Amino acid sequence: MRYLTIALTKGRLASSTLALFNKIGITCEEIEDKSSRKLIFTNDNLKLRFFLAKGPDVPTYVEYGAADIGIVGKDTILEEGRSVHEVLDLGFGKCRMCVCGSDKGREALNSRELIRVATKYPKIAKHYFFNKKHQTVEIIKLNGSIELAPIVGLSEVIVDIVETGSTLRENGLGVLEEVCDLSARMIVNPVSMRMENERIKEMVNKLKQVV
Ligand SMILES: Nc1ncnc2c1ncn2[C@@H]1O[C@H](COP(=O)(O)OP(=O)(O)OP(=O)(O)O)[C@@H](O)[C@H]1O
Ligand SMILES: O=P(O)(O)OC[C@H]1O[C@H](OP(=O)(O)OP(=O)(O)O)[C@H](O)[C@@H]1O
Repeated sequence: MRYLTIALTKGRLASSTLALFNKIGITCEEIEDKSSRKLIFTNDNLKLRFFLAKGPDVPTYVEYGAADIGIVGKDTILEEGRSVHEVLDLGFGKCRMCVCGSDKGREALNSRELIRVATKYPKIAKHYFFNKKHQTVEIIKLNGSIELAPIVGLSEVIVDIVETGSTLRENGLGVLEEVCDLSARMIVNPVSMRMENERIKEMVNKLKQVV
């Protein structure tokens, strides 16, 4: 039996992902050792390999088959647009993709003038404004602290993740429109899905019982 490789997202989703795998008896203790610089971990009994990667890289590993399975946020799946099968909503990492801004931002958004939209998610923002709303906007790509953009006048509104809403509140901003709901998902390489169907299906069925 060959090893199945699972790509996990570093950061916010990592601990919930490991907790979920633990619930179905898939453990990888070494990966939880934060002081280690090791990148890949194995569970020889279950013939599994795990590695942690930056979110946007997870669908890349899975599309190319370097990982059979990936755990990643829906936002990243939509933004990366890779050829992978999304097989399960894992029910954690819940948040929303929203258009946010101040009252002035709301006016600008509704005025239908050409507004600037700052975001870490240009593809999702383009799809929402151009394809769904048929509104032409200028998209400005940023890499973090997106809420700064309308405060310092870089853009009228932002498209960003909202979880508790406290980042918006503490910066005098609010949700103007909802783009979509998000959560962590399991993705599978299409070839692995066929070649390792039994093992992957068994894992999905076990996970379904605990999510
Ligand atoms: N409040 C939140 N902010 C951002 N992402 C969240 C939040 N809640 C859940 N998520 C989910 O967690 C995933 C990973 O978030 P994380 O913050 O670890 O990465 P990131 O901020 O995109 O990366 P980095 O910190 O390396 O820039 C997101 O893609 C999203 O699906
Ligand atoms: O609604 P909340 O609970 O406040 O969470 C949402 C905030 O968290 C994320 O930022 P993150 O901490 O990942 O920092 P970043 O903007 O630098 O990526 C996201 O981009 C929002 O800014």
